[in-house]
Amino acid sequence: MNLTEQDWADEEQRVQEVTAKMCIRMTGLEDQVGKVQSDVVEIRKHYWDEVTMDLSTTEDAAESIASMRQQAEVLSERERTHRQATAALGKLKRLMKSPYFGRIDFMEREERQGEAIYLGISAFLNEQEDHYLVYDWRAPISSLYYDYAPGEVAFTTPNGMVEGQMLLKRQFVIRDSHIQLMFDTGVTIGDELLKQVLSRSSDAQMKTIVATIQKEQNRIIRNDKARMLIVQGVAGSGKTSAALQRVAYLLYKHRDQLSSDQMVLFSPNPLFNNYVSTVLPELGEENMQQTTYQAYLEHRLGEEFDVEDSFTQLEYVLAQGRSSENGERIEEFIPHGDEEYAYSARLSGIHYKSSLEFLAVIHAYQERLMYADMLFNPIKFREKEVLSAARLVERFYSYDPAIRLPNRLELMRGWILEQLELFAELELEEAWVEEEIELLSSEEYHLAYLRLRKLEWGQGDTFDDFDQERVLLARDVIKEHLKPVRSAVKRLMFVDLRGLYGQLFREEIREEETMHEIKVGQGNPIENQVRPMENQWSPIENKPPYWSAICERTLKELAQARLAYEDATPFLYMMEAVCGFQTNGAVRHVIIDEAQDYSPFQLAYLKRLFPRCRMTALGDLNQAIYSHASAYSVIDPIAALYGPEQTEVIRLHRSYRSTRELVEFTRGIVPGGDAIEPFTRGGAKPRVIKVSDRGSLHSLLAAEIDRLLGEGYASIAIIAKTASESKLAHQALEPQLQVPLGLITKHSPTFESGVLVIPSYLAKGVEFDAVLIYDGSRHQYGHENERKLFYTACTRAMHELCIFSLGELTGFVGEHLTDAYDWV
Ligand SMILES: Nc1ncnc2c1ncn2[C@@H]1O[C@H](COP(=O)(O)OP(=O)(O)OP(=O)(O)O)[C@@H](O)[C@H]1O
Repeated sequence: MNLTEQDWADEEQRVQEVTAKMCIRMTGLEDQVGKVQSDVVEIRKHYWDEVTMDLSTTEDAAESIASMRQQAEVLSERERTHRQATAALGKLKRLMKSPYFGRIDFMEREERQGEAIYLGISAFLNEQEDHYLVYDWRAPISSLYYDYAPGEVAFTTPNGMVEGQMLLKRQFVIRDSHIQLMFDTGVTIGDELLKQVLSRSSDAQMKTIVATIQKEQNRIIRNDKARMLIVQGVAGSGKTSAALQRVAYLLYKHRDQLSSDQMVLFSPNPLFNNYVSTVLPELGEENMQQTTYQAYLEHRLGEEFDVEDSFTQLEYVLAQGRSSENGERIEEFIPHGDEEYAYSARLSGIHYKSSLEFLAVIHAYQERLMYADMLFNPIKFREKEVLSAARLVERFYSYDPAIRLPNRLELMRGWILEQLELFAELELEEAWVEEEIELLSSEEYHLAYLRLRKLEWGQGDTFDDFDQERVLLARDVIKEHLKPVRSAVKRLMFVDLRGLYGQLFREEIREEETMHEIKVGQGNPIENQVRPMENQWSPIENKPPYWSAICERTLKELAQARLAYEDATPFLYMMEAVCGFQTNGAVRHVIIDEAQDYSPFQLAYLKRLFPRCRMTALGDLNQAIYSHASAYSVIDPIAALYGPEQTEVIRLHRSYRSTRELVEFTRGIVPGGDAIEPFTRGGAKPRVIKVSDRGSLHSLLAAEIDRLLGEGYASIAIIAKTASESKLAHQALEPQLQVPLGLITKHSPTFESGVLVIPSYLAKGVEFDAVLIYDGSRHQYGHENERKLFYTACTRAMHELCIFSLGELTGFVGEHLTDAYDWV
């Protein structure tokens, strides 16, 4: 459809008019904000002047309280108005930059005239507030823009379906109150505009996509039914983008019931958290809570353990035996002897401990502990054993076996605290107490005196009597010293969790111990029966390969207060199964990005942690880089969480990030890649540069970086496989470049545009104008388990990809791809 000059003139005039109205509204809002702010300051300043305080009589006191309350209400009303006006002003300022991006002319069935609906990032009403000059992109009618081409259309409102005709669909790019681009579009949301948007340079922060949301993405954004929404989308298909706009949509749609702090995003790494953190504020919404699974593990277990992170685990799996400590290459990976055995055992352990089979073992173990095998730490005080572990076990199994483990521990806690009271009385005469009393400084003495006065006041005891005073002081001293013990008991630290987890890995699970007699019932000895346990119980029936080595390693790590990444979630789960599950009922929506990287065990844990929430899981099987990745489909373990009735799967096949040439190349790296559709944005073919030594590698890399900078690319990433290889590349390249070279590590909280070196797994989820694969040789990417890592690295490129290969090129770039890249 051709736009006439008149169309341009009309639209330009409308932009001017709307912007002028926005300016007037903004001035009004600025005045209001200023005025309310000074009100608030004034009220705070004279707060007490306005309150009449008189406590002489009960009535006066009540009146004073009422007066205080009234004053507080006035203040909080003004503060609320200030907050609202500031937020409205912020939204308007953002809107003014680009008042709208789309127009649809909609004529409702039975009507004779269409109405022009203009869409922007938030709504804007006329002066009388009876007509929308701009509709919010999330309003029900706005969905027409994303779902239909001109013709018969329908949309859903809270009152039902509305049908009609779309007469026109128009797109705009407006900057500084002027239309820069304008198209009338047909079937899809103007490929032209999308092409323009995608051709931009990448940024250190993700962008909103509201102006160009695609139909299939809109299904994700507006899906409101599924308890579990799974998005299985290829690299660059807009999973993360759609999920973030979805958050904005849900916050808008359920604004009366849902707030941003009730939504949590689990990101693959802290860098990614930062990368996406600007999207929601750009849309005028507050950010949801953002975390990583690792941060959660640290929060729960970090005090007691050195918890290995997923990247360290991955580095072990990737780098084992293939490069030396300093990242230098060892020519051939020849696994040998013990090392190879330990490596295979670790892999077997990772698989097993990530599986639902192991989860079932922990459930069985939980049942088992109801009757036997519970372990406790003895309660000790100053080298004395107050309660032995055996005594605790005895007590634990003296409760009714029907009582659940956490409830029994509650009872135990009370009982132990009582025992500590008794113990404290026995300590009164101990010499150390006497010494402590003598050592009390006059200040401490005085404090103790005050404490005791307060405590014993009214109970007849006084400080007058010397003996009495000594007893009271002794009690006080003991109480103070027992504080840490009591606090540990309150936190259930008497449960030997390490021992309990370790017990799962003790092969010779103590036949003689499992034969111990269990008393059922308590109190009346006649009721006490003796029930022998079956004596062959073993926690793990189907032992995975390398079981002995797995056990040995696990126990060794536990003894050193270390938890391997694969052990962290099972340990946490077991801990909660014993001590009580922690749940977070406040969170209503959880978004899991890179869901393929979560083990079935971890997903089950998350479901348990957030019992009331809905979930959105975003994943791409081709980017499953961890060794625990399910061999079948990313969907299987996730779909199993809530079952088919509550689960909906949406697949995205089209990749928007990279040019057509890059997608045609990268899709050939993974099996089934044919299904990946490129978007119609053209560019250069990927280039492969083979080098024979590291010196040439670095000088050619430096030359390539210079070329790319010369082309105007703002973000260039050299993607190395591991952290050590990144370090090596950084050291060698930095002196050769004219520009600063960043090095990203797992501790980097953010990254800036520019040139940087980054390990492959940290590049997950982010993108760069140009990607240079540091060494894409067969040596580095040779094992089948490295294919997806290589694919993930290559798919980070938006406009250019160049693979350097130190020696023979990786076999993942097969012969079928010969035409898809240029040899240099
Ligand atoms: N509808 C759209 N309009 C404009 N840009 C889009 C659209 N969809 C996706 N993009 C762009 O494509 C790129 C990839 O999007 P995103 O990171 O959300 O994809 P992803 O599926 O999460 O990728 P990956 O799994 O590879 O990390 C981003 O630059 C994003 O802005």
